[in-house]
Amino acid sequence: MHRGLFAPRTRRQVLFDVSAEVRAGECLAVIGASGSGKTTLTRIMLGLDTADSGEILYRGSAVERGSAGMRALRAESSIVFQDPYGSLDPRWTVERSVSEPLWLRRKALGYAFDEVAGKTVQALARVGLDLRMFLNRYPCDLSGGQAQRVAIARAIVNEPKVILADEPMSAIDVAARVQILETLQSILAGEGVDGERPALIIVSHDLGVVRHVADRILVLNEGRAIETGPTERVLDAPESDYTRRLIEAASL
Ligand SMILES: Nc1ncnc2c1ncn2[C@@H]1O[C@H](COP(=O)(O)OP(=O)(O)OP(=O)(O)O)[C@@H](O)[C@H]1O
Repeated sequence: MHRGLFAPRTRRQVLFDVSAEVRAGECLAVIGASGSGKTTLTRIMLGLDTADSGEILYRGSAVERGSAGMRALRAESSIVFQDPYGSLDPRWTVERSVSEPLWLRRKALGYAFDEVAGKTVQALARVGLDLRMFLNRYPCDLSGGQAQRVAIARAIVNEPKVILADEPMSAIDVAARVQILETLQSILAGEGVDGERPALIIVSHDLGVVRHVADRILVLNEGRAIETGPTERVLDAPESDYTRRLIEAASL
């Protein structure tokens, strides 16, 4: 997806010539110690931050300010954040939170009112939430796991082609993590726009989660790509000492 990226936001370089790509229907996990540049890299990949140099390509088009590639990526991508309560407006019901991305694009996409309602219900069903119980609840009436599933429903309601999940489970209790994991797996398996499965980029410290959901892993250390490869190869036979230490630390 992009090549030779350098850091945004500060004068201190935080990424050094990192290349990464993710394909439709695939899950790429970005792992590395705290501060290694995972969030910075993935935000650049989604066009949310700008790199000082390098190139981002989305479906072959350059993602630059004001470009068609940037517009397409913005319209066709979404994010799931670590803190579900922080990403849901506490004054809004579940129905309003999940349907809002549809209302924002209703005219552009030509949705009728009942289509918005139908897609909202569909998104909630895809994350396994019982509509009758949840449509009219507020975030404060939800458990952490339920709130994260609502946030995921909101992220998938427009059938994005690229989803970034940045530590989607670290604020969720262990019991509810399985549900979130299953939700992410079903999103990857399900068909999105034009029958094409979405690409998922996940940032996670939890290598158990990574093993279950990711097809490939990119390991970052101090802004450098240490290694990249299929999930099982990287986790079971890491090439670098850094990755080996990361795996050992995760299993403590
Ligand atoms: N807004 C900012 N201003 C200054 N420095 C920043 C900013 N955001 C990130 N950094 C720095 O960039 C580096 C990479 O940060 P980043 O958040 O991408 O790492 P990370 O691997 O996602 O870390 P974590 O796992 O702790 O979330 C860090 O050294 C961080 O201090």
